[in-house]
Amino acid sequence: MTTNDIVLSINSGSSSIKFSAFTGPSATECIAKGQVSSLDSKPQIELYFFNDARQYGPLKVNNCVLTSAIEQFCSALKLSLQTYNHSGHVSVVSHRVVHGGDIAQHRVIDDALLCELTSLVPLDPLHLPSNIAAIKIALDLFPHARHVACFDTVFHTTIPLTAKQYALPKLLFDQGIKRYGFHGLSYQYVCQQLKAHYNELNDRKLIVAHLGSGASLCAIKNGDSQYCTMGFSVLDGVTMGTRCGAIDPGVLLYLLRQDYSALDIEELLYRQSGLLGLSGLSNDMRNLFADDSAASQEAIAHFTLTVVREIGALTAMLNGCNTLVFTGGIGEHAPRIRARVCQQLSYLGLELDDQKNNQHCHDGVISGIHSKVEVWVISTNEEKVMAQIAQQLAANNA
Ligand SMILES: Nc1ncnc2c1ncn2[C@@H]1O[C@H](COP(=O)(O)OP(=O)(O)O)[C@@H](O)[C@H]1O
Ligand SMILES: CC(=O)OP(=O)(O)O
Ligand SMILES: [Mg+2]
Repeated sequence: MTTNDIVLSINSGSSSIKFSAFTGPSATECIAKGQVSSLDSKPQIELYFFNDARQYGPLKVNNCVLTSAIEQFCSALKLSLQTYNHSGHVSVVSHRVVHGGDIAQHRVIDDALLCELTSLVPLDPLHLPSNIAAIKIALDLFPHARHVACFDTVFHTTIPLTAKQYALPKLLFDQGIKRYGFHGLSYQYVCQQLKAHYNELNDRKLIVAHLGSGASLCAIKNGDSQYCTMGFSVLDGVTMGTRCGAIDPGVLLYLLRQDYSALDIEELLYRQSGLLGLSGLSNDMRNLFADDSAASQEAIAHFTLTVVREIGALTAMLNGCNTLVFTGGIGEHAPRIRARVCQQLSYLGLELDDQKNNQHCHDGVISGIHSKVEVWVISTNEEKVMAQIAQQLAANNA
């Protein structure tokens, strides 16, 4: 890979598609960024190239949203490279794949891996179909590039066995029914940022709250995941945009007896629950803030309660917490949620600096100087971690 070659990262999440293009010897120089948000309603596309002004507007959907988004980003990237006489071309494409099952390493994509991913779709019917579709679209667009799969689950391979197991017969564990954990690329990025600040993470009892459309929290010791609130699937843990979070499995058995089919339950738990289900209005926290109805306010309260509950559980597992990080769309942009969560954590000696919390616009500490827990906001950058991983893997497999 020459320094002009480009690594393109594609992150298709549940409510957004994010792109970034990087150059440089370690693929750390970002030359373009794009995001398509509100995928389920009116998709909006935002693009930034080099020093150009931001381009923003409705996504022009020709066939499918995903194809249109990838094509529009790539053709705008090409145009921008020409405008700036940049001679680079996309030589590596890095894909976020949310569920990797037992795959323990990020991998170069070949036909065998694509088959394996297809067999994993029942483990994550929300993300994997679009993750796989994005890979196929990019393979067509960049047939000569190396394509790499970066898994959310790989970061969590360090979770100890006791925390990985469910209290089910062991045979089921052997069949893959276990805690995998997700948002690992985001947790890896946060750890990298903290490491740059603290030099090492040895004495950190770290809890990271990735609060986006999908939301999870992770307990981390010495840079290693100890527990993630998402488990076998992306449904577990806290209340999410459209997902239920932790729920008594008895509810599912009851619904099955009420003639709900497996597909009805899948639709209910992945797409109709969470903030959307509780509010009856929206899965987007911004819309709930703007709505005074009791149902919307109750949805916000439920979200906050479950985050507080999980921080308590993770603190107990780590035997304390001295560093708490908020990240993800809500974690980064909703000071009101951070304040409401932190209010409930005074038992930890945590004190928020209200001014810093409200004014925050860059990565930094938002706790007061006497706080026993250092509270950070870090804007996650899964695409950057993906580019680094892919560039390294592509170089090793050249
Ligand atoms: N300014 C804001 N205030 C409150 N919530 C926000 C704000 N900006 C974004 N969000 C929330 O963040 C969510 C998207 O988070 P993000 O991490 O980008 O999602 P994804 O899971 O698709 O990666 C939105 O659905 C919205 O609820
Ligand atoms: C794991 C997961 O839920 O991812 P996202 O938040 O991007 O949907
Ligand atoms: Mg995301």
